[in-house]
Amino acid sequence: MEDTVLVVNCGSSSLKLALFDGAYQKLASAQAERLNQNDAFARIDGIQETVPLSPAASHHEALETLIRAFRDHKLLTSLPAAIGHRVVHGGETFREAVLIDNGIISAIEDCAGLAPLHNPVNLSGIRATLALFPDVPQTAVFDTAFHQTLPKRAFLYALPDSWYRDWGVRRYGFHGTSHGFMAVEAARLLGKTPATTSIISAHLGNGCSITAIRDGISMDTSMGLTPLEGLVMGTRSGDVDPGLVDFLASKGIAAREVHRVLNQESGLLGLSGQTNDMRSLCELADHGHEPSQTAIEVFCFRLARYIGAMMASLRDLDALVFTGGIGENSARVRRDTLDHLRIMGFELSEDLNRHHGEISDGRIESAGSRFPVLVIPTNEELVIAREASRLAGATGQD
Ligand SMILES: Nc1ncnc2c1ncn2[C@@H]1O[C@H](COP(=O)(O)OP(=O)(O)O)[C@@H](O)[C@H]1O
Ligand SMILES: CC(=O)OP(=O)(O)O
Ligand SMILES: [Mg+2]
Repeated sequence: MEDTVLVVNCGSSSLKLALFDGAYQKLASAQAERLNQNDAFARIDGIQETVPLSPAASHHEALETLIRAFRDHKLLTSLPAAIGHRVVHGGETFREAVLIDNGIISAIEDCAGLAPLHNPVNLSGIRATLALFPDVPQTAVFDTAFHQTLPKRAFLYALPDSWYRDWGVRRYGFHGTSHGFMAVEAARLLGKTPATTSIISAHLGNGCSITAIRDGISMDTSMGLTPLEGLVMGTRSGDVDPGLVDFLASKGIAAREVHRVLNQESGLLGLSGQTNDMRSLCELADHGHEPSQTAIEVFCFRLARYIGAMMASLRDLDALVFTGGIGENSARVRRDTLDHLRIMGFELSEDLNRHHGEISDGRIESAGSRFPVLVIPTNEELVIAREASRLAGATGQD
């Protein structure tokens, strides 16, 4: 097992690991969830029993435990040739992936104030693998990098200019690894090249964002200074009136608490009062649970508005692309969203929308639709693996 690449994706309360061979075939993957909570657990895909973690296990502990479990199950039998980390916020410092050294670690620390939920856990993943594999080259791949091409009109807020100049208050955008992958994959599916392909890419997972990509370049995106702005998400509100903070202060709720609720108790979870999981919400709605139905409606309507807004950044549109757990799997969300956009000429084939995996190459629009509509599985881990191995010069295959 030579030239393997290990990919580490530390989320705010989760950790995902993937191991690829030199031809970028996935050899193994694993997840730890509910980290730093009393019911933390981990599992390796394809293996029945869970991997035991101590209660309130940290990212560091989960990573060590999963690497040990990979070794015990003979999934990792030699040192990886390269390690790639997802890092959420690279500020204006990082326009592309970089090999990690001490200087890079302090630059990522400098960006942590902009992403307090994400960068510190990304760094703990980096520190854990540096301790476990001190001689293996490690690469940081930034969610923000793909969006560093945003024009000023898209990245500036209408705020005092000094807030941008002194503190970096601007829109950065996230999920860039996934949106960039969509630009390449959509072009391939359409028989074009990325540099001449313009798409709207809707990444709908636990976090959700949408990006206008003109001729392969990110021109506008829904997330902002932090991954809270824009679409309705699993537990995040997306756009709200900033006047909310002062209004709630008058009710005795501190800004920090508002921030916590907007990030952790809002979105689909807040609206439904039940769950942040779209699949469960659809089942609840099917059984007549009205708040769940409402949550789906607000989610789809906000998404439709943003698809319309993204048109302003494009000269033409080669395809609208759905990806992420919801985008790839929920025919209902795709249908309900595009029902709002008939005026723009989007029209789905009911059959293709429901059965695209079996009967089409990912195209789900009807014959009369003005624009192609695609469903493309995202693969952030694969992109990170390729970048890590390219920068490490490990496989020489990219
Ligand atoms: N068949 C399905 N129908 C509706 N939603 C689904 C389906 N499968 C997965 N999802 C939803 O996808 C979301 C998770 O997306 P995913 O991209 O896996 O998340 P993450 O951002 O954590 O990687 C959850 O809301 C989940 O319910
Ligand atoms: C940036 C972001 O929202 O990431 P995730 O979807 O992993 O929460
Ligand atoms: Mg995801």
